[in-house]
Amino acid sequence: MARGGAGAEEASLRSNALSWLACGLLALLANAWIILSISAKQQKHKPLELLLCFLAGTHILMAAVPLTTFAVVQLRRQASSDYDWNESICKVFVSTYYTLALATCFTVASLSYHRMWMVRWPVNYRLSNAKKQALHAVMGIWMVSFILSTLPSIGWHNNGERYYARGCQFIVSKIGLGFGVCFSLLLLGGIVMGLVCVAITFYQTLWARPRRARQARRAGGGGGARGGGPGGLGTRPAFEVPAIVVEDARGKRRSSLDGSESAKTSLQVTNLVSAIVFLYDSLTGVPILVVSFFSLKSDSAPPWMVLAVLWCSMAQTLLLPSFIWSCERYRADVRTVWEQCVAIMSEEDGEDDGGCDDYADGRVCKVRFDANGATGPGGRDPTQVKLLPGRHMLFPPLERVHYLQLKKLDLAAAAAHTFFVANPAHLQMREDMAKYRRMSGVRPQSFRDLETPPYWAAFDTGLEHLGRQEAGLALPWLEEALQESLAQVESCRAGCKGLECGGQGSRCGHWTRVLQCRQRCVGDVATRPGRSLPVPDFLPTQLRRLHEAHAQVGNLSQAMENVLSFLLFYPEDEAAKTALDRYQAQLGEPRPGLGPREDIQRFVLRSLGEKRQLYYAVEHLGASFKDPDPWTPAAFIPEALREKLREDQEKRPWDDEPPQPKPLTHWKDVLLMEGVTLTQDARQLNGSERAVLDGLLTPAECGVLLQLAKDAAEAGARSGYRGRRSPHTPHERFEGLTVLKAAQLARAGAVGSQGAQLLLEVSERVRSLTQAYFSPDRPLHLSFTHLVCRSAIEGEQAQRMDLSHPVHADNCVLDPDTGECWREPPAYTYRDYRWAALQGLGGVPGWGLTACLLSSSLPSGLLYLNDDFQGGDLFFTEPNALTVTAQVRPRCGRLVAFSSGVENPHGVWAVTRGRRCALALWHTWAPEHREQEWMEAKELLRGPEKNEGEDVASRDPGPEPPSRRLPRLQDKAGKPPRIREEL
Ligand SMILES: O=C(O)CCC(=O)C(=O)O
Ligand SMILES: [Fe+2]
Repeated sequence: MARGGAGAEEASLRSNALSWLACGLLALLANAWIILSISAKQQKHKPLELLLCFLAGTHILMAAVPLTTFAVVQLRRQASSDYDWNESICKVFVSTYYTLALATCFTVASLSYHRMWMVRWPVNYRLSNAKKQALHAVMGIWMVSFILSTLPSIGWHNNGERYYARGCQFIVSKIGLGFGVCFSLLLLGGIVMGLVCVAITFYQTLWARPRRARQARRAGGGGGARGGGPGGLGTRPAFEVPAIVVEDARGKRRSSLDGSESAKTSLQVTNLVSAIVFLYDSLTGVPILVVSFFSLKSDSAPPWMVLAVLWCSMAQTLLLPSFIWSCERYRADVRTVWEQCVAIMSEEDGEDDGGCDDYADGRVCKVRFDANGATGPGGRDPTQVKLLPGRHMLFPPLERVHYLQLKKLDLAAAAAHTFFVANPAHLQMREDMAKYRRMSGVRPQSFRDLETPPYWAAFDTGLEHLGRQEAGLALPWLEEALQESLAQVESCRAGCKGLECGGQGSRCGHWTRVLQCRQRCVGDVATRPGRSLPVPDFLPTQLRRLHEAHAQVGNLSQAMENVLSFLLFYPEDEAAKTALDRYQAQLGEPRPGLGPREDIQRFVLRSLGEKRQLYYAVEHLGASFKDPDPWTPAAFIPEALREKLREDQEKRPWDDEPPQPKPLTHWKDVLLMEGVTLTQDARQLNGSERAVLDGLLTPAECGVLLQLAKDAAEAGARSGYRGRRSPHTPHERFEGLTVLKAAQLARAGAVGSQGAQLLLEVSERVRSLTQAYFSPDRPLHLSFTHLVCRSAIEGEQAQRMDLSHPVHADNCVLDPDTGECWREPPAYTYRDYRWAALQGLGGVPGWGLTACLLSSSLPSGLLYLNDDFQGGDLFFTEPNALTVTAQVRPRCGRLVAFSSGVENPHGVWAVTRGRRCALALWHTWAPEHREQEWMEAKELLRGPEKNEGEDVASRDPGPEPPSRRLPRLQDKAGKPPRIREEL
């Protein structure tokens, strides 16, 4: 704009300056707000959010530097006729303006490119570390834009008269033909690329994907014969891809991406990106391109061009925030944004999110796929959701990520532990916790359960001390646990008052409901967070423990007080009576005033009063009452109800095992009975506490279990639970099935109930055998049962170097460097190290068994179902995790049982072809920790609603308690029900 040229337009240019300043300030604030909103709303910036933030940042710079410079210069020129552009100000203006104009254009293009990529090739997108690529793209964009835009300023180009020689003539034709052409071509390229990508994205979202989904439905629907499929296909995630976590060899998380995107989110984001592209094209890209073209053509730059270009840029910076704001996903309120600001101020940088290939020193990097896979309303198995309450399923992992980002490792570990306790089958969490353990800054105490109410924590700590024979230390904890449990019961009972008077409307009906509610309180308090069944006999158990602890420290009168309290629940308990007699004899004189605890006396009396009323209502008023307590005296129960109640109580899962374990069969008897052969003992396996036993399953039984795994995987595929890549290796697919899940699927008709029942039965078979072999005088309980199939992914096996399952110990965290194995989380049965000792407590006959053997490890069992695959042998190593000491080839019915400590590190060679299925079983000595899911599954399978046509259940009853004989499934050919194949 030559000074003095085109007077009127020049004046209008100046009169616009004030508006530019005002708009510039507004744009600056709006864009800054948007960046904060995005950061506050998104736990973690994904590539798209990163690009949006960069775009807003570019706009801030545009408003703050070139536009403001231009407006200020114009205003100063207005104020003083002596003032004019000078060379350096003009150069700064031109280079920043063009750098930012090009950066905006490229960022918009890359935004649309990323969206297209994500929609068109979602899995590839997740695997490609798109965030890193977005960062690289932004860096490249800035570099190219900056270099191109500063070249004219350093004199690379001289088109006769320099653009800053008279005023500051920044329209491309005045800068130079070469620059003008380059700039216009780049702009054009950016515009075209943006439009093409948006077109492909829309095509994919609105046309191609729905069509593919329709085809898939048609192909898989098959007339709905299998039924039970999840409804609401419309809510299925738009992309079902597994969540992917990338870690380096030391377990440091390098990046993680959530897998799926719901259809709603997907459409929202696509709309936003295309709106941004169109906004940019119509307001900036195309107008500037047109102006540049005409200015080049006519080799002139009248002030209207300047006006047009500057206003276009200003409008763009102003409108982008409003577009982003209109997208619910990124709209945050003032409070959230403020909190984000505070977090940014107070915290250091977030987690390092670079990719693995930053490692020049050859450290390996591992890509892991979340075993839970896709999230989203339609993507999760409904039975799973039912099983795991929302808070367990969702919050701890999210919190964990949040804490990780804030570098609050202690809390992150606690959140992970909380989640793991509630979801012990979650393999990713199991692994994550192993990583946490190795991180500096995470202490063993960090692994605490954030959801455990204090009385559970006190109870657990008390038991832990008891287990270490520290009765004195245990006492305050156990006492606190009991008092707190009683207080919880009280507060629960108080809540029953407010029950609504509905239903029958009569006062009596209402009172019955209040009483029923009060009676349920003990059960509620006795239910651990995340569990659905209460710990049976919670209060009597606590009294027993207290009594044991007092007895150990020689506190006879208090021991007696607690025995007497226990006897209020079970007046006929022989062991308690014996203990009482003994204490009385030891104390000599009968002590006046020595009786049961007052709190327990009050509790029992009140409870009995309520029971009496409730049973009266049941008998005479037709009310219903399911007595939660096994200790209710028979005299309280109307005769007519006794038989039924007895049956009901027999049905209770915890009554499936006899309360006083009978002397257990020696393993040799078990072998004879079951037709099982000991194929290799510890000596033959070059180690200690290892054994290979054959003949646990008939081929027919293996077939049923394999079918179960297959059906479950298929059923899961329909409801979002399908074979994911293994948590241990990206070259295998992994399907895991717990007993409860199998039972739920069987109930839903998705798998045969025969398979689910057999799974229960077989796990029990393994338990009794393992107990007989490793623990003949100490009852062993199942703590976790998992049917796991690993399938080689075709085309990914060549030159494969990794293992199917890395070397590990089941019940402690192996440190190959020192050969030590830490008995700490996240080993599945870690609790047993705390509880192992409890079996030997008390010294009261019948109340405890043998001396505590803290040093011994619980046995694990692996029961194999097939051998028609390549690779996949189990191997044992030295504690160094390197020297292989024994190797076992899986086959149908083969059980490998071994103690789970440092003496038995083991792993699985890569499965390079086919599918390998096995039942993995972990055990516990603590009845409190026996697998509740197992009992729930048994209940479920026993439930009244049997599927039609499933008469197998009646032929093949559910698993029996360990002492009873188990029926074996026959081969079709009617062969004897056992196999005795040699190795
Ligand atoms: O499947 C196998 O052979 C071993 C599995 C195993 O060691 C485990 O799950 O802990
Ligand atoms: Fe294992």
